[in-house]
Amino acid sequence: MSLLTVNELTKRYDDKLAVDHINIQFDPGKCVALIGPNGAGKTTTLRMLSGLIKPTSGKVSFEGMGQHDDIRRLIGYLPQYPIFHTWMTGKEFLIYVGRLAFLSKEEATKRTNELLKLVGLEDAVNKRIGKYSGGMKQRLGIAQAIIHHPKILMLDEPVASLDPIGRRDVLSLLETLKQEMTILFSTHILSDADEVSDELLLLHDGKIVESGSMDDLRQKYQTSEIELAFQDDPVTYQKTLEKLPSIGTCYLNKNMLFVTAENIQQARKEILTSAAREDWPLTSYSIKRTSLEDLFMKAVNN
Ligand SMILES: Nc1ncnc2c1ncn2[C@@H]1O[C@H](COP(=O)(O)OP(=O)(O)OP(=O)(O)O)[C@@H](O)[C@H]1O
Repeated sequence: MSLLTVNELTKRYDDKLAVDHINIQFDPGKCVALIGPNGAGKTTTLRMLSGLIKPTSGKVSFEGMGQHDDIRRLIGYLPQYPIFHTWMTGKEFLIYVGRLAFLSKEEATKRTNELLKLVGLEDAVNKRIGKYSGGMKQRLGIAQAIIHHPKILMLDEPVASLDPIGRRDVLSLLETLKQEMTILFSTHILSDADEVSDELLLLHDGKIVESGSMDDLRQKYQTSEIELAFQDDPVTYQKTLEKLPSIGTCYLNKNMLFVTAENIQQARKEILTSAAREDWPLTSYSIKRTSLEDLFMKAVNN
């Protein structure tokens, strides 16, 4: 049974179809990345899933929840631009949020201490939030989002505005949290999604154009090319390469030869065997794989 099921979810703003009949199932314990360029519909999707805005049509159902139950107790949400009371300390802020989530004073204090440790802010408990770095604020934001032990944590572009250190800290924190809860986060940075997520949902113009693990996507869209440079004229070797059984195409570009093949390992073997046997004056040999960005473009244009 899926933890969360989304059926034909749609949001229209006047004449703009921001989210267009999407269907998703989230299994417990997964970390899912919602990927898409600006305006793809990521924020709108997350806001509908977390109950912050109403869909135009379609349905979001949570395992074991009735139609009139308040789903917000199952969800922790970190918006793209979280707002903090910057004059509070991290500890004061979390206790305040805990009280808003109906925890008793003792529970809120206990949970705050646990969370400050979990998100690595124990040394900054008494520092005002206004003095926190971007990465510290984001980690505090994650702590406030999970103060009530939600089953699903949803984060909107959690690392987009961070410097490399802040980004690293937040991605490592997500790695830790995914042991305990289901995570859905949006991003337009494919390498971040690749790093921490188990599954990807590719959103484009409000539609899910592809889904699966990064390995699934690589298998489906990634192609490899072997790039060869020679001391002398590469055309001399092109004919031999074209005759090798596993080579698909072989073309010349900027005085280098580019070879495509379905089975790149076999092609490599055949090329290097010919090169050794015929003593080719090879100056470089490398395998180039489709970048993550190209992979996304291929999926979108599929
Ligand atoms: N309140 C609104 N009123 C009208 N149009 C909106 C509203 N919110 C979003 N949109 C439009 O809906 C589309 C999807 O927006 P959304 O913010 O969900 O995309 P996104 O993928 O989160 O983009 P970004 O990465 O830029 O935040 C965009 O074309 C946006 O202009």
